[in-house]
Amino acid sequence: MTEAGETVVRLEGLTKRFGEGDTSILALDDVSFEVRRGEIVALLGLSGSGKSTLLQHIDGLQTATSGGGTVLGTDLAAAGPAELRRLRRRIGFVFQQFHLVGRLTVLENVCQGALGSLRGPRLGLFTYPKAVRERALEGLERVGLADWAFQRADTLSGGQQQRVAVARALMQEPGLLLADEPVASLDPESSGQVMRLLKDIGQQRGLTVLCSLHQVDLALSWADRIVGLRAGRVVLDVPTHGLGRDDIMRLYTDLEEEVVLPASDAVDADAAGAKASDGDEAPTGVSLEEAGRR
Ligand SMILES: Nc1ncnc2c1ncn2[C@@H]1O[C@H](COP(=O)(O)OP(=O)(O)OP(=O)(O)O)[C@@H](O)[C@H]1O
Repeated sequence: MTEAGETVVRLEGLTKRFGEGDTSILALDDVSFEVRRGEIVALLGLSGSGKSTLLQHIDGLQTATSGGGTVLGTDLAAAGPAELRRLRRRIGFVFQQFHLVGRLTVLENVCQGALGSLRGPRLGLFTYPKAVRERALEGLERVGLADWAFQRADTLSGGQQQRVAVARALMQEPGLLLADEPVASLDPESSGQVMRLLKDIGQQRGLTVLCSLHQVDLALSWADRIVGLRAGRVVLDVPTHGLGRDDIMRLYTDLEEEVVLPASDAVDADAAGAKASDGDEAPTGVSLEEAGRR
């Protein structure tokens, strides 16, 4: 059982180089940061800055070139394939393209989220234990789609399919929820619904959520904290409280220097999610301008 304030992700000098020699790509360059239980973190950066690669490492899907860290207490560098599989069962992952099985019912898609904890394959909804089906239905109620349980998944809109994918991820009872551009292909209204859902569920369950996004305004209104990547390096790590759009836009334009505030001090994990949305107080610690000049 995790304790409030406990470190869920601790990355230390995580470096990933794809390929070798002149044509190799440094996708992650000495990435170090921590995420504590209950934090809602948005990962921002230009296309190709390393967001997906970083999420894949945290999920134990990629092997680092050097450095590493711990996720839910598992040492990424030391863990063997079986331990990494066990880790992945404790991490929910929501993708841009939903990855539902279109010809199956919505409910069966959600039940599939429990496959990691069941022995053997399942063919058909009624081959899942009743307790699993009931939990899946509760999950669908939670995301507002219980009425759609017996529809084919491919008859739902994109926003609805992503909410099903969230319900499926929750079937794992994850200790950490990762999302890679979960609203990139959705209209603004559906995007807002999905992000609100991720945040509400995170707050209700004290779940840690780390989500890559391209929408700066959404990240500002949604996250407790923003981690910004540029060419594989963390160049921004700030609580969102009091930040403006222009502060973040520097990540995409002129921000070369590292701007790292001690997020562990700035975000009280016990109060994660209790961020005031109406205050205009500047973030504690070093201002972006000061830090950028260092
Ligand atoms: N399997 C791979 N083999 C080779 N290069 C890769 C591989 N995966 C990612 N890269 C490279 O690593 C860099 C980081 O890619 P990544 O997909 O992590 O960026 P991103 O920030 O998620 O981009 P986007 O916002 O477009 O999804 C890019 O230069 C990409 O081309």
